[in-house]
Amino acid sequence: MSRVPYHLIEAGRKGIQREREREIMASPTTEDHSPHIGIDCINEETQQISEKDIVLEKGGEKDMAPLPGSSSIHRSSSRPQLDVSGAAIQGNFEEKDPTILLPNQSDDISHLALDIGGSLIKLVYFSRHADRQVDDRRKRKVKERLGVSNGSRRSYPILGGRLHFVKFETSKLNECLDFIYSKQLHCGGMDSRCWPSDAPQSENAVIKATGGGAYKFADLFKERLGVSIEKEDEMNCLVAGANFLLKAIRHEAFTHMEGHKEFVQIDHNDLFPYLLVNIGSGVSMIKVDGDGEFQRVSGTNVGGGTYWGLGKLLTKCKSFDELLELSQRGDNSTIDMLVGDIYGGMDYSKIGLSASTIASSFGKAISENKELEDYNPEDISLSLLRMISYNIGQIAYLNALRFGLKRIFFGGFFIRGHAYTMDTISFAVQFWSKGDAQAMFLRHEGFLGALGAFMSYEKHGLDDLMVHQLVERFPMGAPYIGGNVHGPPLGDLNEKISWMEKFVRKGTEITAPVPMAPPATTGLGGFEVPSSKGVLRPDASKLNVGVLHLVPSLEVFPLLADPRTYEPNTIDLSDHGELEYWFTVLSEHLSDLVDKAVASEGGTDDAKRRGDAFARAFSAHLARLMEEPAAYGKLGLANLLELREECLREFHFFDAYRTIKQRENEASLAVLPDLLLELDSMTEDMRLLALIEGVLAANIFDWGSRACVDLYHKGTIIEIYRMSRKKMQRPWRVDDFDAFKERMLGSGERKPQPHKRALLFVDNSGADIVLGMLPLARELLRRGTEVVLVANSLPALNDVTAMELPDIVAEAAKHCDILRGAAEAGGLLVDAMSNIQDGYKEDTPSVPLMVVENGCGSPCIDLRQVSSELAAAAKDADLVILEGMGRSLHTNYNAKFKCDALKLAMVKNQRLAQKLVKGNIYDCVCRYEPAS
Ligand SMILES: CC(C)(COP(=O)(O)O)[C@@H](O)C(=O)NCCC(=O)O
Ligand SMILES: [Mn+2]
Repeated sequence: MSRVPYHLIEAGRKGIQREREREIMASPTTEDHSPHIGIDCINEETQQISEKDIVLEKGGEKDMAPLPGSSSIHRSSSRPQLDVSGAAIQGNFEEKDPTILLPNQSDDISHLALDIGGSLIKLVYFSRHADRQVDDRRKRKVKERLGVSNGSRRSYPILGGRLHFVKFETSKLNECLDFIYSKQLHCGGMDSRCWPSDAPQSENAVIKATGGGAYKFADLFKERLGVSIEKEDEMNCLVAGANFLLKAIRHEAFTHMEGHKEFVQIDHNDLFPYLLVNIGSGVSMIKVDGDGEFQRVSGTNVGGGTYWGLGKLLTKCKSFDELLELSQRGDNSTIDMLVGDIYGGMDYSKIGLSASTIASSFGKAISENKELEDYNPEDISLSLLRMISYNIGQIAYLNALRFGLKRIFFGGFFIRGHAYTMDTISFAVQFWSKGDAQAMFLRHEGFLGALGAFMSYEKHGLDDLMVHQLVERFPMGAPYIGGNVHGPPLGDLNEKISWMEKFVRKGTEITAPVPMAPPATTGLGGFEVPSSKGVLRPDASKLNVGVLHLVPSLEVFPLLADPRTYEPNTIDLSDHGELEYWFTVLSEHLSDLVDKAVASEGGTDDAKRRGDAFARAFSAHLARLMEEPAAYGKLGLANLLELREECLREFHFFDAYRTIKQRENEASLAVLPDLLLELDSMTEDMRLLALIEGVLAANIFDWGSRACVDLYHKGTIIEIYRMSRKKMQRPWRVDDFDAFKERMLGSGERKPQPHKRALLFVDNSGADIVLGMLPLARELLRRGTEVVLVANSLPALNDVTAMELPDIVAEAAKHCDILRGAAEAGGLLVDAMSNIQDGYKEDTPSVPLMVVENGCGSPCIDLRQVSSELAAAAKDADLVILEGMGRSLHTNYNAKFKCDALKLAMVKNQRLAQKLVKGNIYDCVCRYEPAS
């Protein structure tokens, strides 16, 4: 059973009572008498393939919530509860809010909030998975030495876990109840309105909910799930949800103009005031001045419900999405009266109206002798969509003007990520404000209310979460059809594989990459045709959001010169050519990777099945991103590479390159003693050069590079290493070695102070770490610099991990007293370290060699989200060395640090070499930048 660290809950329960009852000022406008205040009551019948099938797939009665009448649910036995037996404080008792290990805790603790609208039910739920953190000797030592505390954790616990976003049609409420029941989500909500406690569930179990359905269906929830609905005010929730998203999610808000999506970096200190426009069936416009400070200033009864209602009557469409789909093929000029119709085809340029501007929506119908049947449903739908979107955009702008607001955020499920709707609204805002105000959209557009309801649970600490503590992931196990990912992830491995196989059996192909439609331009005054045609997907109500992983221990790397302007990715994949290239590279790698992954799991039938499912799921995501690069937020190369690793883990391939790594480690360790002897025979100057050459040469062992993998067939590891070293002539393509040498060794009489502490971000296993980075570390140690090896927390390709490093260091230390002394001082070697070959024992304590994990499992690194260990180690560091293509070229090539920084890599890709350094494959980069 895995051990689950758990943080004191008690402190959290005793917080100050949160002020939640807020005044909503009624708008003085007549529109406000509308009962439709931004609530989803679009009576649509969209197909919710995902959720429906998840529940049905499971089939068995155990997953179904009891029907009315079948009184009690087996609440006490199957409910996840905290098992506090054997609980013990982990680590230092003096520490504030120490971690508590619950060795017998196995179940997830879940938490749920709902927004029950007229057409859709939105669920936000939290799951805290058993945190498989190992508290090994290395970690304990690092904690001791570096004083790693609870980082930025507050005085009450923020639990690590995941936030999931799911929606159901309100008409399928039973499926929603079954879903809640099958996941036991209702059992997390306890009677104290607080974060789930360890108290046994009472009859007063409560789920927070907002929206009209919270009133309408309260009895049904009580009857079917035995829980009470605690109603939360809808406006409160919308604002709380929007504020949380805008503060905590990095790429939440974006602009959408003429088919072009651009993420907007929101300065948290400059967020307020803004106008929040929530478009449900009706529309609410809320002026937001701060957390809990808002006023509903206006609204309109012409909203999503109007589009759907009128659309249904006029076109006989069966669902909202079908109506939206129709609009894609429409031409509204057949039914709208345009300026040109009135002015004989001319612009009315004096007042800035082009001939194509809509003068009167549906106006043509009055002068034509046509019946409803004579119009194309497509044209009607488009005309309606434009009428309503423009109108909302215009009213929103007028309200922004009224209150002097520059920023307008649009949310609500009316938008559905539909490009044309967003373009139309943006156009209206831009047109009327003459470019002064900007329309922005939210990725979690439909979940504002549900999130707000979730936030209203007291003291779970989530409202204080910061951007760097949230990691968004797009689970590869999500059911997908035709290459499109639908709905929430499937937790169970077998379920995931079945999904994949089911669609393969049905002959459903993974979609081939679809090039994006080139953005069309807009004439003055209006679009001729939808500029974003072709972007609408069959399932327009798709979820464009992933699961939010809450990792409270993540921190911003303290040595970044300016975290606000830091951008990890060097290559911008919003350039379509670039995306296409990397898409092809990753696709071509896939079969080889699957072979490795399957072999790493013994090549069994089960492994083959998983390998196949992995390949299909990953390809589907790639295809999706090709079609819509910003679908998962801002996309950089690092995200693509990480996606691949996450996808492997999703299908339980935890270390595909394990055997390769072991083999290369052994081969390299065997030649290490000779290398060390050779280095020790050199002068200081020569040795430093040889060491840097060694790092660059050994970086050739990269199983993520196609060219390199081809090379490995041509010789043994050591032969390739020697060949690579021989080719190391200076000047390298980027060559700051002389500047680095001067900082290290000085010039003439001047002998500089050694660095106090160096952080070495290491890359690959085998020669790279053993013959490259360890000898460099040894040199730094010899010169009196403390060395911290920073390695991956989880495997990625053939990268060495923090878990593997102590053994490698121990092996190397058998041949080297500097390494041995330092490793002992850093707590890396167990006292009983055996087999010391030269019998050397130093009396004076050495400078320490330590290992910390970086907090990620990718070949690249985003320094805005690193482990607390690494953040602590960085405090006294004055030198950062980043090694390898992933960490120093794909990411961080342009990163600026507060301390000296050295970036070392061999460029193992021709295109990158050309693009980044105007060079060729196998060129080397040695970029040194003194503290800025
Ligand atoms: C995945 C990698 C970043 C790993 O490189 P490393 O950091 O190990 O030097 C690199 O191998 C890569 O960019 N590969 C894809 C390109 C190719 O096959 O050429
Ligand atoms: Mn690597």
